[in-house]
Amino acid sequence: MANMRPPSKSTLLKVVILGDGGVGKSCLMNRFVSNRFDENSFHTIGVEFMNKDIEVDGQKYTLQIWDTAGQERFRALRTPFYRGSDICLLTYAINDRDSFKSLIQWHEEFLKYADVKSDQFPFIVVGSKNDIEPQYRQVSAEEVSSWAQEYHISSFIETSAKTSLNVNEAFVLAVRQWQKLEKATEREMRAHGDTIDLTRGVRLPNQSRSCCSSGGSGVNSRTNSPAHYGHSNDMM
Ligand SMILES: Nc1nc2c(ncn2[C@@H]2O[C@H](COP(=O)(O)OP(=O)(O)OP(=O)(O)O)[C@@H](O)[C@H]2O)c(=O)[nH]1
Repeated sequence: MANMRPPSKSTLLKVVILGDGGVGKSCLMNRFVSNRFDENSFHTIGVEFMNKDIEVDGQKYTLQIWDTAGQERFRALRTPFYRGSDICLLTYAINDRDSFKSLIQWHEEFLKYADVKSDQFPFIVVGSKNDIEPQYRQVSAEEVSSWAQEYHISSFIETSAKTSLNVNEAFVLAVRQWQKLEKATEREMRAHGDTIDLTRGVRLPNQSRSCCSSGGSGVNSRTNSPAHYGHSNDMM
């Protein structure tokens, strides 16, 4: 379990960014990882990922960020990558009402292909392009907050990859949301007596000697899927 690790060890979290084509997913990832912004960013084909090390509340994390293609024609190319995710950013652009309406489909698509339960998974709603002039805004923060509440999503933030506003904060918020759910899962396991204390000997029936064994690593703690690794970029 992540918070039982020694503080010096980094926890790998797979973060998937979803949302309609053009809402700014690639720009969000590139601003966060490389502190760059591209006015002429091209559509993503399939998926791309980048790693970034961050520290949240004294704990080190390697975020493996998966930027997916939002265009419908790439659906079959992106959905196989949802499994094993730890966090999902549902992204819309505040000047594009249709992209907000699409969040329902993105939420459903993720739940289906990642095979996770809605109320037990850290979703973050991200409203991108917060730098646009107020007259071009098509979605109010209040409206999104109530939509998120309806879908039991407690984290919502508006960002701008162009100005950097709230970009780091969005990923920190995501990690905190993950921590919260992880702690709840841990408490539940304790309550059900599912935790094995590996520091103590385990006496099995018909066994006169006690023995210990330790679990393997390199798997996703939430879904037990294999972890993937990519190149690292720590320019923040
Ligand atoms: N004003 C403004 N424009 C942005 C921002 N983020 C992205 N854009 C612009 O929006 C366009 C699309 O950005 P992308 O990051 O490629 O969008 P995407 O969601 O990755 O698109 P797909 O790869 O097709 O799914 C580009 O022209 C960006 O320059 C932002 O924060 N503010």
